[in-house]
Amino acid sequence: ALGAPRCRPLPARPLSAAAPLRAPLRPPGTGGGAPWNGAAGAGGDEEKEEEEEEEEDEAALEELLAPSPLAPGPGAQRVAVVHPAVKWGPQKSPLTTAELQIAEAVALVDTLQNWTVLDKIIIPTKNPNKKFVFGKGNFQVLTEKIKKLPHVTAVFLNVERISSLTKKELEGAWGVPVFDRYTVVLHIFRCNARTKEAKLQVALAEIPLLRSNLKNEVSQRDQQRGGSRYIMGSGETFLETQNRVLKERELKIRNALEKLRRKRALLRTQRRKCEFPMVSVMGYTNCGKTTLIKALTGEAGLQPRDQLFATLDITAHAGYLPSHMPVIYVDTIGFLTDLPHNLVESFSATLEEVAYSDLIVHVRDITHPETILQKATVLSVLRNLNLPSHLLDSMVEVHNKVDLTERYKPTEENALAVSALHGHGLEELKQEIEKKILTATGKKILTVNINLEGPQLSWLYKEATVQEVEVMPEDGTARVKVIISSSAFGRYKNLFPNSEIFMS
Ligand SMILES: Nc1nc2c(ncn2[C@@H]2O[C@H](COP(=O)(O)OP(=O)(O)OP(=O)(O)O)[C@@H](O)[C@H]2O)c(=O)[nH]1
Ligand SMILES: [Mg+2]
Repeated sequence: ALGAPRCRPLPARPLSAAAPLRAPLRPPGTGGGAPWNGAAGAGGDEEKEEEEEEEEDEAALEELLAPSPLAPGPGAQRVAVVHPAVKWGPQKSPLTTAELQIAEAVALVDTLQNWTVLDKIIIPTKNPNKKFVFGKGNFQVLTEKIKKLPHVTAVFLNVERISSLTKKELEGAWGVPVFDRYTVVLHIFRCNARTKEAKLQVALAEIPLLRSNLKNEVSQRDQQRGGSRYIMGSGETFLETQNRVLKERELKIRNALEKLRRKRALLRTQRRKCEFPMVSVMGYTNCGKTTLIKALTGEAGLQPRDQLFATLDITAHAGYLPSHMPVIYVDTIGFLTDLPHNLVESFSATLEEVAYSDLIVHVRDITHPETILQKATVLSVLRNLNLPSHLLDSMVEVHNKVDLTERYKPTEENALAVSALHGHGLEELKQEIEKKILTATGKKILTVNINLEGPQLSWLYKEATVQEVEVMPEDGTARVKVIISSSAFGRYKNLFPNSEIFMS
């Protein structure tokens, strides 16, 4: 018989505390049985108060989440993708080629509904980050090319950020809006943000853009009006007023995010009490994180998509390891090379959850031509998250999509080859996860012989996670399989020195 785990599972919410947790939580092998449907409500007045408070928050949020003035319209965009390629010198990226970089830029555009790529143009430059991205001659060639494109509606210049001044000049020369990587990625985030938290983070990431637009607008006004810069009677310049409005907005967003974060911290504490080990699944965008979690948990509701940044919210999903130990898999936002800093900053809050996990699984798409650069990107972001070092040391590396290559064998030690889509290699992966989880949490799996008349069984139910109870009717004893912490194990041995113990 399978002993029911002692703790109730997570409340039916993802870590972002908004969308539903879609896990069909049921121990494997129990057949029908009632689904574990989350913690019972606390009930009564508290709930009412909470509801009222939530309504108030809702109203404040609505204002912050009004449609953004920065969002490109919902209509079709016909985009010229321009990649300034550094041919030599210290700015040249050692790990990638211009072709692969422009391919990623094209993939970003393709992710957006109604956006199509008209042409991709690689133009040499010495340093794409200087004020005028291109040399004079190249710029002319480029302008002619763009102007010849039929019905082009926008240019995507594949650099991290362009200054608003450069943007204005380029737009003047080309007659269409010019987007940088920041704008395009932000727009993908905007389109994919489902929960309040993700939407707020997008709004926060928009602030620097609004600020630089503002500077531009002000310099334009000054030129037009020849200097009368004060708003009547206030003693405040237009720039000062607008800056203040922006600052207030930023503060409101940060406060709202903080509130959501506190809620999440509460969920985390509840989860800690239940001692469900937590596994964070991380990796480059589109490497198959969501697909892997779907395969590990059997959760049908998860939606992997062939899209960059399909997952923006961190969500939790319950699964079981080979010894029936329940674990929580955490799906996270994917990484991207040169992901603009501000964007990382606004989304890194969701990643703070990772610091509380017991294990990180790093998923890699080993069929991607840039899989090595992608790994470097992921590791460097992880290093910057200030995670506890044991998490980085114990990381499990998964080589995904092996179904697409023939007889794949990882060259890295400790890497596991899987196909999340076809379910290959998942048992080995679960075993590895279990091994590492036991080490990380200091838990052991043991079988103990107990006398059914004694207090051991109820003690174990209270202090450990009982996995299986096999009753021996002939002598009134039972073999009990438990997952137990080292400290609880020590106490058990002191309390019941004569109990027979088998290590698994
Ligand atoms: N052939 C193959 N395709 C896979 C495998 N795993 C995932 N994919 C595909 O890769 C694409 C991306 O999968 P997701 O699971 O959405 O990837 P993700 O890492 O969650 O992506 P983001 O949330 O956008 O960062 C989907 O089209 C999947 O079907 C695999 O093992 N083999
Ligand atoms: Mg995903």
